[in-house]
Amino acid sequence: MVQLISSTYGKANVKFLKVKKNPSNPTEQEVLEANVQVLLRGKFDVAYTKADNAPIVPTDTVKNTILVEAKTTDVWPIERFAGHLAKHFTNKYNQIEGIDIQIVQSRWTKYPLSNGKIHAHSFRYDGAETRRTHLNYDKLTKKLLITSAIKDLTVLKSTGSMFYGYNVCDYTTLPPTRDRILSTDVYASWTYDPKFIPTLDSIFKKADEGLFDSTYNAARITTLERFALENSASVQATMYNMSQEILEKVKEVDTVSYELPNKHYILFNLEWKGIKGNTELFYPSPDPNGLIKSTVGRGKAKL
Ligand SMILES: O=c1[nH]c(=O)c2[nH]c(=O)[nH]c2[nH]1
Repeated sequence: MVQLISSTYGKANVKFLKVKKNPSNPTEQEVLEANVQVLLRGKFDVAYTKADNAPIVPTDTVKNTILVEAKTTDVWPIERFAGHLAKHFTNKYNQIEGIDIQIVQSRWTKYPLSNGKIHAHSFRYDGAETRRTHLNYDKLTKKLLITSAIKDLTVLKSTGSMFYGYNVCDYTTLPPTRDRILSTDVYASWTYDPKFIPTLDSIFKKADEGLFDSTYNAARITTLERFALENSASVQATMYNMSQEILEKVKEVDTVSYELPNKHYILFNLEWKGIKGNTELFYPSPDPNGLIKSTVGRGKAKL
């Protein structure tokens, strides 16, 4: 005797690029390139256990829906579009009881020409860095959780980073340092407190008020500025400080998480060549890398 314990299905890697034209100046444009994943859950057990496809909304229909809705509704910011898709799928189909949506947005950035003016419809691909959102909604309990993120924001500082005072034992070879290179691919994510976004409709209101864009900007600027300005005691201490600053800046954020690989750059030993005290020439050591993760939330008020 076996039983289906859990299931979910949908379409992944549904990609589109949408152009937004300024109505009073149609060559002034914005673009949004997205990769969308929509996974459905609900009354689908018979499809797995009885080979009965009757309840299945085909994943092809899921793909068509994402594309049609991307054309016919506002996709800025991605949190609004995730909310719109969640509402569409859970309202239209009785058998759908919950939905999990992830949207990854590429960075296309307008750039200045030699006259100093930003061009109206030319964009530079800003590398691997992405803006993301992850929405999970349960129709039965009405539970809604939105987590947004920045991923693969690669940074390096050539001084202003230390690491000393750590546990030393008979397995330790690492020398302590008060000046090292620090480099990482930032994956920062933040959950919104459901108190401020309790329903799918409240997403649209918060999007209109600019909450999702301003939080994304606050998280990105805080990450970049803390990274630059702080004489880092460790990756751990710096990521905690970044998290704390984001929580202080945005009351609607409940928790902030970072996942930071420590991408080591190691000094070449050139003493064999008679060059002593090299502090300028490093080699990147792709593996192994440190990997440091944390989640920071708001402390409970003392009674
Ligand atoms: O910032 C750091 N944190 C560590 O935990 C660690 N471990 C290590 O070898 N180097 C570093 N650097």
